Amino acid sequence: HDEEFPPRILDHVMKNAIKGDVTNVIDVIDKYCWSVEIAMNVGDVKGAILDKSFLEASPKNVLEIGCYCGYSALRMSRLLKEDAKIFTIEASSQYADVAQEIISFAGMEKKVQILRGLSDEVLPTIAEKCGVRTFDFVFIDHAKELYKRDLIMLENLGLIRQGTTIMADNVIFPGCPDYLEYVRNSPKFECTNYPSKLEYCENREDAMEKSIYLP
Ligand SMILES: Oc1cc(-c2ccc(F)cc2)cc2cccnc12
Ligand SMILES: [Mg+2]
Repeated sequence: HDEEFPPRILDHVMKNAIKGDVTNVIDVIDKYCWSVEIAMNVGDVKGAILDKSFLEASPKNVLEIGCYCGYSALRMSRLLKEDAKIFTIEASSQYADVAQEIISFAGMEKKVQILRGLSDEVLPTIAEKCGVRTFDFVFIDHAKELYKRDLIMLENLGLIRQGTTIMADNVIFPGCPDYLEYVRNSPKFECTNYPSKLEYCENREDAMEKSIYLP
């Protein structure tokens, strides 16, 4: 990936978006990615699918794995109910720095907490660190080869509960076949697939997978 995209998108947001207006910041990022350069945000089309599942779940404690520039955290933050919070794990400190700036610019710094580090290093202590027992909604959007490992970790650490909604991005492209096989064959998950397109593309297929945890 283009390591210089995050600073460019941050600069573009600071110059073109309205400070404190989270919906405008989201729109400015989408317009930039459609017109100037593509980036690995979930985007507006798949973002609408995420929004719908998020609203249905109406979660209090939200976990995101893979923050990148903070785009999906912003999408979810604007739909959060009173006293609900988003915890988002980001392994790249460069991405985390940019995400923090964009989230603060949008005025959502109190609703979104970025946890810096690798998911397998952050997850074991996240409950006590964040004062959360279980998460009501999880959005998985990081390295595709880690989806299955991290979901199993969430189960083993007791971080998900009866009815927790897990949304996974990119289950077609780049794809996470072992994750899909795991959740679809497990009696503990009720799965729904949402076919869509890769972000900011018209002609490349992708999909989101919703899995409700029913142990
Ligand atoms: O939504 C995503 C898309 C891509 C991606 C990879 C190769 C491409 F040619 C285009 C897009 C990578 C991601 C990595 C992490 C989380 N999400 C991603
Ligand atoms: Mg993605």
